[in-house]
Amino acid sequence: MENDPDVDGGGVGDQGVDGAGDPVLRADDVRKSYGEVTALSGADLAVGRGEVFGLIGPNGAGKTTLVRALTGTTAVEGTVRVLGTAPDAVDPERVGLLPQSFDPPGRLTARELVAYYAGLYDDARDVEAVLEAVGLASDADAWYETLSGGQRRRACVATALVNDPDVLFLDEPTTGIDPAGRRDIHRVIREAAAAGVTVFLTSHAMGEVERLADRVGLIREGSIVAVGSPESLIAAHGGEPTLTLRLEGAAERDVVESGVKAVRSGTPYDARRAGTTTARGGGAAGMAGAAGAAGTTDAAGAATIEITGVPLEGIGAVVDAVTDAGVGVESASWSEPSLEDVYLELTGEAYRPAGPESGTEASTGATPEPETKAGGDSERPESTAAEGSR
Ligand SMILES: Nc1ncnc2c1ncn2[C@@H]1O[C@H](COP(=O)(O)OP(=O)(O)OP(=O)(O)O)[C@@H](O)[C@H]1O
Repeated sequence: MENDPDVDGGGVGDQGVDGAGDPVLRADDVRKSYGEVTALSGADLAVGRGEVFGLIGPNGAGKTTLVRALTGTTAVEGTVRVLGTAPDAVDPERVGLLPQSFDPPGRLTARELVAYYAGLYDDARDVEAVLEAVGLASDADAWYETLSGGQRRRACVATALVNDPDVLFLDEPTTGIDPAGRRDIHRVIREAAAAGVTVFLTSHAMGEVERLADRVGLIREGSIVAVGSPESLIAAHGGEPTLTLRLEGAAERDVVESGVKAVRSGTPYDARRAGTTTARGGGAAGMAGAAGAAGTTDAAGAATIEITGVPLEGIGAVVDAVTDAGVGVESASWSEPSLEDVYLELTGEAYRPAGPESGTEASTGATPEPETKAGGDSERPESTAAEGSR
């Protein structure tokens, strides 16, 4: 566990304790091996009532195994408590589960599927209301096998909601769903949490977790290595926001140096000079090394400087300092650290959703428009999900 004052060690904090003073979900030193493979190596966590807890981590880190441990669908060593009791002793009416892998019969309509699940409980929600909530009302009479991937996932989410659970486990709920569908599912999750439902979510979509989760746990090699609000994790592990200025005029070494000097002398930011320039921009390779801004020359030959640690409200002062020094600013781009940066820092792996979206959120620091990396809901297409690997 990360020993960071801003990042709690798996505790629930004030908001995480239910009326009885106990967390709704608790795992203490949970271990699970499949033969030689260690899936969980001492996982600890505690999640409170009405909390949305997002679990993230690389493929094979143990996310699904932890969901299985918490839902009593696999035997583990250690202590697991759900609503104060062992997972297999919890009243099923109080738990909703959307497994990562869920394959209902194709010749049931969406309505029949949800109604079937409703019939398993004494006090289920109204089927039409649940279909409406997940955005499936107009497709409710279509056979499951004719639904799109996103519609299918919505139907599956509906089956997990229909018993009006107190605890909702969603293992990759939005995989394969288009942006409109994702928004519907996000709304459903927020409404559930607002009504006091504890939501335990695993997702590869970092933007989704960042926006939805009250707290995030990062699991690596079977242990939770950091827990905290997205903001606290980003503050602790995400690095600093970066401002990139593309300077007007020829990419001469003195332009870059003037810009760097202006930033250093005219602003309070502790920028580091970390870049190099191409020969095309005036051969300023010797600039690297000192603390300050990173001066580079981009492929088009324009001078670009990069300043780290600039908050959004500090952009104007930096631009003013540079222009006051007689250096024109052609464009500015600003990026703030996101959960993806935390993921990179703590797992050593760059977060890269597979498929067409791959790499689209990578920041070169030289884009002409302001940007925030937390804006996208990148997701991993279903075809790459690891569930097929075992
Ligand atoms: N039933 C099983 N039999 C054998 N090994 C398993 C089984 N379930 C999981 N494992 C292994 O345990 C480890 C953790 O798997 P788990 O599915 O929990 O990871 P995950 O974080 O959910 O991965 P992904 O993001 O790919 O879904 C992996 O090495 C996996 O291969």
